[in-house]
Amino acid sequence: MSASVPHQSIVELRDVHVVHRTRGGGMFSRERVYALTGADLTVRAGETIGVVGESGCGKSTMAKVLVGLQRPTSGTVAFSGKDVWSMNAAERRLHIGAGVGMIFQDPATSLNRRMPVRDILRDPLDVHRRGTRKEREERVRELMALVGLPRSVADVLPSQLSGGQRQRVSIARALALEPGLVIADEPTSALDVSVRAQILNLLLDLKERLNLAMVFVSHDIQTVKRISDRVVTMYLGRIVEQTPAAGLPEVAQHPYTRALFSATPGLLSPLDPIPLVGPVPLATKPPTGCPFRTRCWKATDGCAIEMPPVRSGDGGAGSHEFRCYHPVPAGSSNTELVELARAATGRTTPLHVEESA
Ligand SMILES: Nc1ncnc2c1ncn2[C@@H]1O[C@H](COP(=O)(O)OP(=O)(O)OP(=O)(O)O)[C@@H](O)[C@H]1O
Repeated sequence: MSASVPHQSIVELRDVHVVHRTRGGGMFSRERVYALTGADLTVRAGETIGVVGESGCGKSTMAKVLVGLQRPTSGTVAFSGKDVWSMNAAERRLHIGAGVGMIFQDPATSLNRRMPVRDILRDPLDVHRRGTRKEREERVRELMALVGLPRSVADVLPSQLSGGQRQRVSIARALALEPGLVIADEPTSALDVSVRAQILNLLLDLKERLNLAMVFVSHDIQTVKRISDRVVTMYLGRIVEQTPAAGLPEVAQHPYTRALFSATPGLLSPLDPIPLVGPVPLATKPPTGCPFRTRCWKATDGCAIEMPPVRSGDGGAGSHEFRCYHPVPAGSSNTELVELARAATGRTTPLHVEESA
C-alpha cells in the first residue's frame, strides 16, 4: 500500500510464498501445497486488519508468517524494518517475541497444560529477562487484572479454568511483553457462544487502551467488517483485495470479495448470494493466472495467462487495492451482480453451497 498513510509500519510482508511438501502424490512422491502465494501486506501501528476467505485459503498460514512461526519458502518478512529470517534464531525470537503477540483459536491446546496461570504469564518475561523477579511477579498480577482474571486463579492449571478464562490467559500472555501488534487467529470460534462477545469486547477494549495494531483472522465476516479498519480478502493462497472496511461490501471491486460478502448472512437484506461456478480448486493444483477465474462470472481466456497486477481501487488511495482484470465497478448493487452472474453462468448456486462441493 502507498506511503501516504501516516502510521509507522510494524510488519511488512513482501512477495511471501509458503509451499508445504506433503505426502499425497503416491507412496514415494510428495505434493506441493501452495498455502500462500506472493503475499504483500503492511501492518501499521494502531490499525486493525481483518482477514477473510473460505477455509483453506491461507489465512492461518499468513497469520503464522506475521508472527514468525512459519518460515516463508521465499519472500521477506520485516519487523520494524528488519528482515527477520536473515537473523539467527535467538535474535529472531527476541526481535519478534517482544513486538508481536499471538492469540490462537483454541486455548485448550495452545496453553501449556502443566503450568499454572502464574507461570504461563511469567514465562515470556523470564525468557526475555524483563526486570527483577519481583517486578515480573508484579507484571503477572497486572496482566491478570488487565484481562479480568481474579487473583485466585494464579495457581490453577488451564484445565481447571472455563473456556473464556483460558482465552483471557492467552490474551494476557500475548500482551506480556507489551507488543505493538497482536495477531488473533479465530480467537472466539472455539468458545461457547455465550462468552464469545465478552472475549471479543475485551480484545477491542485492550486494543483501544493499549493502542495495539491487530490482525484479526475470522470466518465471522460480519464481526470482521464491524471491528476492522481494513479488510484483506484471500482466495487460494492469494491476497486478492484489500479494502477499507467502511463501505463494504459495495466498495469492493474484486468479484470474489463481492461473492463472499453476498453469501454472508446479516450483511445484505435479503440474503442474495452471487452464484459461482464449480468448487474451489485444490491448493496442490492452483489454476494458472488468476486463481479465481475458474469460478468467476467475469473471467475471460486472458485471465489464465498471468496473475493480474495490483491495481488501486476507488475506495481510497493507499487503502484499496485489488488484483483483477475485470473488476466490478465500485458501488454496483448486489442485485445487479447476481443478475450478471446468473446470465453469464446459467447458475443459481450460491457460494456457501459450492464451498462444500
Ligand atoms: N503443515 C502443512 N502441511 C501441508 N499443508 C498444509 C499445512 N498447513 C496448511 N496446509 C494447507 O495449506 C492451505 C492453507 O491452509 P490454512 O490453514 O492457512 O488455511 P485457512 O484459510 O486458515 O483455513 P481455515 O479457515 O480452515 O483455518 C490449505 O490447503 C491447508 O490444507
